[in-house]
Amino acid sequence: MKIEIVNFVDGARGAEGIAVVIDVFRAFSVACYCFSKGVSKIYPVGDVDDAYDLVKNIDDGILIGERKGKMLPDFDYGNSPTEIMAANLLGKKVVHTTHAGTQGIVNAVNADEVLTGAFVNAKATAKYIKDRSPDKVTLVKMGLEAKSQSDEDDLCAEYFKMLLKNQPFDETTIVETLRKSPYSQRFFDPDKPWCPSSDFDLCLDVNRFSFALRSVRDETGNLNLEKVNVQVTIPFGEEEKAKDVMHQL
Ligand SMILES: O=C(O)[C@H](CS(=O)(=O)O)OP(=O)(O)O
Repeated sequence: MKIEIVNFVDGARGAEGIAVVIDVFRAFSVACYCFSKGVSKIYPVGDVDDAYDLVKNIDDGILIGERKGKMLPDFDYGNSPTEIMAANLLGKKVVHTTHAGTQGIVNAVNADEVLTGAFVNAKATAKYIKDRSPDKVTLVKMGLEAKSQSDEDDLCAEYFKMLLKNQPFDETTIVETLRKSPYSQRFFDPDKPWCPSSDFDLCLDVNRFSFALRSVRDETGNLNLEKVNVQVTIPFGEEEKAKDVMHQL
């Protein structure tokens, strides 16, 4: 399996094989939390006006997302897993637009298959990929505003690479490494209430979920994320403990 690591929207456009579009803070962590709260669909959208248009035509549709980290006007929720955890989303269909993450999904037009990438479901996503034995995997780091590198997406890409190559990676260092990163400081800044510290914790609850999120086109031609459950066994110290499925519901 050839693994290539690329960046931003241009990287997404050129991604081949199975593309994993990585956005830890916060788009694809949010997407996982939405499914864990029972949403039936997530439509990743690039353009804000397209999001406003799309939601009008969807029964039980809601808007989630941000620009510059802040919730957009008339949106139901910001791009915040903390908000998602407190919301009743059962059966809702989410139209999701973000500065970085969703731009990668909509632009990965040359890949055979497109998956989301985040720490919260990394092992499940890697297992899903390995089960398919693809010739090529492209890890697309969306970074900050899809314009510049960010430590959390770099580290997540490295983690995916190790998982895909069956090489060791010390997951216990992830949270403390990223706590010190300049890219995480917005979560500890009292002047940025739209980025609560609980978002940092929720986005770094490594391997909380045992499902992958795959981008597919529905009958109307719109891209949407589909949840694929994956049988993952997660080592805890010397024990092998299957993830508690109820944890995700
Ligand atoms: O909402 C977020 O945390 C980010 C903001 S930015 O693009 O990194 O400035 O959006 P996301 O698309 O989830 O990275």
